[in-house]
Amino acid sequence: MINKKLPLLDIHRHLDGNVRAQTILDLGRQFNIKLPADNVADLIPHVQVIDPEPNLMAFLQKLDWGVMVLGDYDACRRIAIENIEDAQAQGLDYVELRFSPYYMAQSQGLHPQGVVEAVVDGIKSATQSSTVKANLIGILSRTYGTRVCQQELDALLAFKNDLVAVDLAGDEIGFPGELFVDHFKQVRDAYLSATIHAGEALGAASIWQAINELGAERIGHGVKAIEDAKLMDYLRDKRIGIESCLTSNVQTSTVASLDVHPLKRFLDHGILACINTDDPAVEGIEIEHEYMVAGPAAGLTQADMEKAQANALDIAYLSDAEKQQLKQAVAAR
Ligand SMILES: O=c1[nH]cnc2c1ncn2[C@@H]1O[C@H](CO)[C@@H](O)[C@H]1O
Ligand SMILES: [Zn+2]
Repeated sequence: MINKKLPLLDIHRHLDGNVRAQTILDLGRQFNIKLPADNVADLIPHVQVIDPEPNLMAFLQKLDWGVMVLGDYDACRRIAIENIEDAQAQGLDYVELRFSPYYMAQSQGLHPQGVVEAVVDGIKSATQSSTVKANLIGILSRTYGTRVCQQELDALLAFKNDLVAVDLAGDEIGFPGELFVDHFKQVRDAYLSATIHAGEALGAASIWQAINELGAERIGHGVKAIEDAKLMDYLRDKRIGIESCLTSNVQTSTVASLDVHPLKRFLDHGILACINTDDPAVEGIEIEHEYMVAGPAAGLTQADMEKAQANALDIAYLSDAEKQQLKQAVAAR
């Protein structure tokens, strides 16, 4: 269960993996984009994972309709705003929303920098009338290769003051972290943090690479860390957080089932691991489901889940003062 006395955070949540089915229909109509269905019920199987997919790349295809309908910058702004509305409806106190401007731009020929501007603007205006606090993480979609990722990085760095970190997501096997060393040097030179999707489709070596060569001080998924005892100690000792996403890991077939998910063992080992959604609309889940259903199914006790909730605040990209404020706001409610 969620402990309402502690701040509720989701710090691994893809804004562009969380487009409402109704919004996909609306935007499809607005921009005359032919969709595979004309009502929500029939669209769901195309935009949501129903049964586990055979692998990560099959899972990621389910995100495609959500960006295919982004016909102009206002559409990007709209999905950013709706992400804040959804977070508020879920009782989240703080979210780190991540997005890939090239992925959002490519299908309708938008400019990645315009997409960043629209998302930043949408988040700023939506948080003004909301109790949810939000920060943005820029994503380099590795699936498009190093050159596109450089363009994507340029677009993100033009708005670096509106971001807290940069992430590397997409096809971990086809485009391993070794290809992106120069990109993440630029990220560090811009004084931005790095969180990297690693150890999801590849093994523990990919997590070491993310830490040692890309400067990751948080890891997305990191499931395969469990295979390397030295890495487990290193993550704990260096306080490198793991952003776990339970349901996502089943739906991508990264783990066979929740009862073998390593999150419980991460927590027992003293690693700063936490519970997050990943792509809520695509997965057909929300943060509450992860605490109420997925957590217990992964063997987490109530104390484990409270630890995970506290860990999220610990590793969030917030200053100590901001963390304190968040705690006080929750205590006062
Ligand atoms: O679970 C995941 N693992 C790896 N990459 C992901 C996952 N979910 C989404 N994306 C990737 O993130 C970008 C959009 O934000 C896209 O590149 C999408 O493929
Ligand atoms: Zn992710």
